[in-house]
Amino acid sequence: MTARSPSVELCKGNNGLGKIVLRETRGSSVEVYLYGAHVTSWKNDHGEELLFVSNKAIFKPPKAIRGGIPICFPQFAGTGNLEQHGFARNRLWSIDESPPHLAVNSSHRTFVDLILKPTEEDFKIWPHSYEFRLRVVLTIGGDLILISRIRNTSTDGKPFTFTFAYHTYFTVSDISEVRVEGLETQDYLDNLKERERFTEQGDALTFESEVDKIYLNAPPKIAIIDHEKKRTYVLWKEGLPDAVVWNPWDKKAKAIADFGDDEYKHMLCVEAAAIENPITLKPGEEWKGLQEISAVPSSYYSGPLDPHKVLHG
Ligand SMILES: O=P(O)(O)OC[C@H]1O[C@H](O)[C@H](O)[C@@H](O)[C@@H]1O
Repeated sequence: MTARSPSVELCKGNNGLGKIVLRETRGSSVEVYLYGAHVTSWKNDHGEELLFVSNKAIFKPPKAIRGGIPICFPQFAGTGNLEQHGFARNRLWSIDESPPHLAVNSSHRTFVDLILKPTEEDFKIWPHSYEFRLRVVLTIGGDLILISRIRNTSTDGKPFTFTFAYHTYFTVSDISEVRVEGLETQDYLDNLKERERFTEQGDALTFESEVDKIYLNAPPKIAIIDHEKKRTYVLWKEGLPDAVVWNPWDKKAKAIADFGDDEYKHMLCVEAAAIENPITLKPGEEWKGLQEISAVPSSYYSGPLDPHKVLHG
């Protein structure tokens, strides 16, 4: 096997849109579009794709790319005056050549820094001065880390408030074989029931119909276990108290133009988010929100011990 060196390359993606490809020595890779600072691919050492992107995804402004990891900012979903999920996912970001210092681990050597600042047009719909910096890191072990730093740069003394989500589409072999651990007994708002508040039952989540829930103050670690593939995704979050779980199922899937009718079977969105308590930044203040995802063979998952599994395998 030839030894590869880690690399960061700017190239052209679909429809000529700028795309950055990160590659690590053991073979893993990540692709991120400047359009939306949107991660569209995350592959493990064997070249297997771990994120879902729809076959019908449109890589053309102003539509956000369907799949991967759209960034919802400054508004999650339709809860404010802005367009659904805010505008960060359909703006053209730039490469940040001189990002402010960020403490890094030595395994974080392959990364790119992107930046979004408001244009005059943006200012008309959201009149706030900010710098949104996103670092996309591919670790030596193949983990994908997203670190957002959002700063209020206004000079008029005005604070601003936002909600946020890393709208992560994981690829799964069969949604009916998937289990999510870490959200049992948590409170959630059900988007399918006008955001009424409920408490999740005690078992790991499984899927047999449409799901659109915002788990409040969810634990920092959530596991998505794909039994058929014998793969576990582990999501770790910091600065992002909530977690959204979404699968449109068959009826909603048919209503989404850039999503295949049967594709709901092969994806699940689990999203580190800050929704229930919006974040407020005064001028000069900065907020940081991190999501790290890794994919491991299911037998390696070292989550909290489940007594049932210990006893019954
Ligand atoms: O179609 P989009 O605007 O990308 O939104 C897709 C989905 O995102 C989130 O998960 C929301 O909770 C859902 O209500 C929404 O349908």
